Amino acid sequence: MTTSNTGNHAVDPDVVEELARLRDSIDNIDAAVVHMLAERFKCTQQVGHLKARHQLPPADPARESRQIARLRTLAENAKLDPAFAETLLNFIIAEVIRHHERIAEDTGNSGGGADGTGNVTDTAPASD
Ligand SMILES: O=C(O)C(=O)C[C@]1(C(=O)O)C=C[C@@H](O)C=C1
Repeated sequence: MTTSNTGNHAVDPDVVEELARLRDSIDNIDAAVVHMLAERFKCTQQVGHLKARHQLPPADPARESRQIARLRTLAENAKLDPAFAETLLNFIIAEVIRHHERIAEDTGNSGGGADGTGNVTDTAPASD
């Protein structure tokens, strides 16, 4: 459903047109973000299976630190708030780790410590 949010006054048609043009671009960008995220999750699903097969921990904090440092620099160069970029990446990675943990559970490998890093001693499952 479309709703108009113009209040009670008539809006200049040029403004309506410019708003529509900008919203078209926003819709395209949102679609690209969704498609890129879907591709990223396809990759991370494969990483999750690889890690589960080889008893690797779901999370890799050292890798995450490198990703965050890199993304913050990219964000700064792109004039995007680096703190926002970091929060977004952490949000995505938290979801990936949840998927990895689920895959490990389903594969019969709980993958190490409760924080998913494998830093806590845990008994490795006897898979073979
Ligand atoms: O690179 C990995 O090891 C992954 O599991 C992928 C990924 C990511 O989403 O980028 C997720 C979890 C890890 O802690 C680090 C990175």
